[in-house]
Amino acid sequence: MTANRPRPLVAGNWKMNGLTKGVTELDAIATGVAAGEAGSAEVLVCPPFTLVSRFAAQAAGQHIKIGAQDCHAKPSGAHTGDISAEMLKDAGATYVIVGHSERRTDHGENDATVKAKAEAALRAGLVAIVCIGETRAERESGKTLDVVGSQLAGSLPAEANAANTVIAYEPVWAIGTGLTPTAADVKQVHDFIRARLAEALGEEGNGVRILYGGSVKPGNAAELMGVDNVDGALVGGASLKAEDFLGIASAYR
Ligand SMILES: O=C(CO)COP(=O)(O)O
Repeated sequence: MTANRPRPLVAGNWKMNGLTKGVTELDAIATGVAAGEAGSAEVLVCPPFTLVSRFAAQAAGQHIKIGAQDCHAKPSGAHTGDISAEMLKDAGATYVIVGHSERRTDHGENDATVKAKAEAALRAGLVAIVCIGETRAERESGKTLDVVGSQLAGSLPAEANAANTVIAYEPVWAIGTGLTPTAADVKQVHDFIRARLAEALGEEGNGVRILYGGSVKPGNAAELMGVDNVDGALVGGASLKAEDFLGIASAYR
């Protein structure tokens, strides 16, 4: 374990899942966190846009935070169907995920787009969770660190610091597949990201949280969260069920 580790963050990305009845699942998560099931970890739920405001109201006064899964780079304007970081802040969000591989693939987002969105998040007073990670082909051809390094350099907001920016390393091939890298592979990439953050941000880079994401489950969370420079998890499928999500967060109990 690294000395002076930042406070861990266990974040749930609900993706395009969740109806208003999801409030009961959120309550169950909040109850578990209040009972100490997440230990020292900060717990965040990122529902779809339609639930951000409702969840934020529901979570007020509880020990969980609410975030969103994307934002537009501009504060307002003629962008039909888009949501700005300022709107998310207004709805009660405190975090926003940017550059998830599903957005990079489904919506053609590149590093410049992601950086602009991360900077919009900071402008609005949100914490940006910037996602990076290699595809299976990139890993198999030995390009993992090159890809992760260039995505990080291209997506990191100019004003990044330990309080306003979180990095999520999500190997694309591990998302929703049940496959995970070995602990040694996770350590190699997280150590590399830490070194690059320290180069870019100096001492501040040591405090930026680096999450691992991709098939995190209650059964593998303790091992993955125990790796050096893994400061929490970004959880997809297993965050939809309070029991599983709390089972992951309990790695920090
Ligand atoms: O994409 C992810 C979180 O952003 C990970 O998804 P899964 O946990 O479902 O693999």
